[in-house]
Amino acid sequence: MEKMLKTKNVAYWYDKKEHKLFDNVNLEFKEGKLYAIIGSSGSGKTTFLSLLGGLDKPRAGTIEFQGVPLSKIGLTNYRNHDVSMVFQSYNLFPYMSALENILTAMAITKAEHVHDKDYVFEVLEKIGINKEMAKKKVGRLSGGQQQRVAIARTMCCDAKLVVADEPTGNLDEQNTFEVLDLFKAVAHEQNKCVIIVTHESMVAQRCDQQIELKNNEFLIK
Ligand SMILES: Nc1ncnc2c1ncn2[C@@H]1O[C@H](COP(=O)(O)OP(=O)(O)OP(=O)(O)O)[C@@H](O)[C@H]1O
Repeated sequence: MEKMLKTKNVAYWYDKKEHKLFDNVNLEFKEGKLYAIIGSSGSGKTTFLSLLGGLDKPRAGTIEFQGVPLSKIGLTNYRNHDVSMVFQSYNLFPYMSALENILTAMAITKAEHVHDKDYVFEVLEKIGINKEMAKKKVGRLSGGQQQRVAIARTMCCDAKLVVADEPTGNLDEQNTFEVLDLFKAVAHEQNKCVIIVTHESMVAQRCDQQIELKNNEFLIK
């Protein structure tokens, strides 16, 4: 398995340097693997994920994607091409259909299959969204269906890294397991690196590796 993402001596704090959320973080994330980041509320999981996703920069240290520092890739470039994000609140355009949401993301990120509607229908069909549903405004789909569309969006885009913040936080147990299976498929079948933040132990236990943020340190479990 190839290294995808590496943090080197990463530290972060919001207001005061004395109030570090984490310090000296040295972690490696590989392709083809599904990771869970766990930890108590307020420990800094979302903040750490936002650094991995290129939404913010570490206060100290560096993050490398495929051996290249994010500062060299450029955060906008990184966000547009290398990383794909999934959120608890789905972050889809509610007045667009699933198909339009995905085609738009593919156009922005210049995905290989850009404009290929049949390809998108095929991916959606595989994850339980038929053609008829794919043409409806996503705001009219259920939470579980919307999260499937958000995952299909990452499947149709070419980014090799997927980061997801509490992606099952709004779902019931059955949908949680189904969505988790989809993330597994993204990691194992598409050979992507998938990193999920979760506070649900039943989600974390089903990932390939758990990493706990505790007392400002990351522990590999
Ligand atoms: N923009 C901000 N400015 C200042 N402090 C912030 C900001 N965002 C988050 N924090 C603080 O940083 C700490 C970590 O927040 P973060 O959201 O990363 O934790 P978390 O582990 O994801 O929590 P939860 O599980 O409750 O979502 C919290 O104490 C939070 O109040």
